[in-house]
Amino acid sequence: MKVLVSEQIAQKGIEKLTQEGVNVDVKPGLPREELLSIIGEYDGLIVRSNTKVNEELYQKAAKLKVVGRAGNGVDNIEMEGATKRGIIVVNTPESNVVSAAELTIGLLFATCRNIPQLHNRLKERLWDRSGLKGMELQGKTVGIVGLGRIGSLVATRLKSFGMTIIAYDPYISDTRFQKLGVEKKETLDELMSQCDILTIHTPKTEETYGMIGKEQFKVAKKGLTVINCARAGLINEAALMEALKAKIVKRAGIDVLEGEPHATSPLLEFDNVIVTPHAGADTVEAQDNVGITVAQEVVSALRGEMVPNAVNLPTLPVQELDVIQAYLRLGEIMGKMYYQLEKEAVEKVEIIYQGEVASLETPVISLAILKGLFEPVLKERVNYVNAQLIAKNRSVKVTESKESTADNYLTLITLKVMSKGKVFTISGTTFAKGEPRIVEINGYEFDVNPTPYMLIAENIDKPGVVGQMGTLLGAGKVNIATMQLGRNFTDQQAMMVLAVDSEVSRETLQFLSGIEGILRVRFVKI
Ligand SMILES: NC(=O)c1ccc[n+]([C@@H]2O[C@H](COP(=O)([O-])OP(=O)(O)OC[C@H]3O[C@@H](n4cnc5c(N)ncnc54)[C@H](O)[C@@H]3O)[C@@H](O)[C@H]2O)c1
Ligand SMILES: O=C(O)CC[C@@H](O)C(=O)O
Repeated sequence: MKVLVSEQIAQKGIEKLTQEGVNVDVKPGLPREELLSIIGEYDGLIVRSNTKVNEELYQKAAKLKVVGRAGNGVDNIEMEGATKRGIIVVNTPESNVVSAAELTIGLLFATCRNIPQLHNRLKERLWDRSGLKGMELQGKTVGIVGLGRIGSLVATRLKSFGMTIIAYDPYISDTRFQKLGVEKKETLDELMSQCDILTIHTPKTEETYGMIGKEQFKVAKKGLTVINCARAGLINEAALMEALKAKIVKRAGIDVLEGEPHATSPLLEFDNVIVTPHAGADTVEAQDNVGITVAQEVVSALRGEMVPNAVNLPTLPVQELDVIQAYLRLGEIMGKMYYQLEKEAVEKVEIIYQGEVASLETPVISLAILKGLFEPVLKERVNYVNAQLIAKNRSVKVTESKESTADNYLTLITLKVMSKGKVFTISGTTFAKGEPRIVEINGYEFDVNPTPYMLIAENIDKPGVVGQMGTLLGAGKVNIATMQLGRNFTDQQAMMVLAVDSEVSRETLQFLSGIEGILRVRFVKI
């Protein structure tokens, strides 16, 4: 596993990668051309907010399997290009939120009390407070746009200063507003017209980019204080400068600049604008958290394990991870068996979740099933990220259904694969400690603990067939570990599932197929 770290992350993160056996190259500040010329060697890339991970880079990154964003916002990473190539994008959304919220409040204090300006005067040996009278926070109204992780941390902290907190976030429930003691505003204009201090905490998306512009400043209270510790461009910089000149905005605290990193923004010309170089997450604590978390996630992704913070995958609650891992393994095994047993192109996949499993995040288990299904036949990389897209591109219809109980089992997954009018079914459950069990294939019932090498044979249910299988496998030097038999008394047929200790040669398979009474025999590798 070879990973390139293209921006500075905490040493603890690098150590974690090395301990996990990763070959790490740390090259912060690498010129773009050099990055593009070497990225082809790497399985993983770890970035912060400066490296643009885009089509240009993907085209040169033939081996890339994971992009780790050491931080929260992923607006520097083109998601579509990653997803279509099966590249997992992971981030560390929780690791630096406290630091970002604290810098927001720091900027708020610094702007409202002119701390940097007063400091600079004294450093110039001037005892002079003139023209720099501050504003108390108590009794003022702060307007928060985006009441997510950071927005709500800012809200709860500012309440202790005796401020009224109002917020605009149409995607947050009324209950959450009530819980936080924040007054909900139905429109942005309503919020703009009521707040003394505006702070924005939305992600940068097509919808939010430029959401605070000329029109919003028109309805703002005169003398507004503006804080942006989220992303450049959420507040249109040109409109902000106009509003500063028109004294609609009295002061601003800005951590993020359009076109960053650079130190040439026209905003730097304003004495009443305090700027920091995207330092929201720059604390020892946040960087240690971020570094260790991203390292762990990148390693997990490279090992093909499920990663809780994968951005281009369904979200997976960390609390469910242990339980769901067992189902992911089961689902992948079930999927993998189809093309090794049947040779028909898949037209439709039906997945039925019954019992306990139905209450979990099943979409991710469905991805594991699809991953397993396509892996044996596709040369291209199949993983959790692109499995659904591959199904879509191959016109495979996927449906999922849930039932709260399962006959005879506490928890059961059934996969039905439809092809040319035929239906293949396989069902599985998990036992104590999450052990996977295959309990049904095409109507034959078993209790099979899936092993790396298995022989699955259908035969006429008559004496002698099983014995001959054993003899021929012995002759082929294949040791049988366990054997299970599923019987269909109506058709006088049976299915044998043998766990074997090694691969079975084509020759031995041909001998087995020739046994009288054997209808079909397949070697399955898990
Ligand atoms: N300055 C820094 O160093 C730093 C550090 C960490 C995070 N960030 C940035 O802070 C921002 C917030 O991060 P977070 O972890 O709180 O994100 P989050 O996803 O937890 O919260 C974002 C909130 O914005 C809301 N939202 C989305 N679109 C909206 C719209 N059109 N109008 C109003 N609300 C909208 C969402 O509903 C959500 O509640 C992100 O832009 C992130 O990149 C900056
Ligand atoms: O310090 C960084 O890398 C950026 C931090 C922050 O903007 C984030 O999105 O996590």
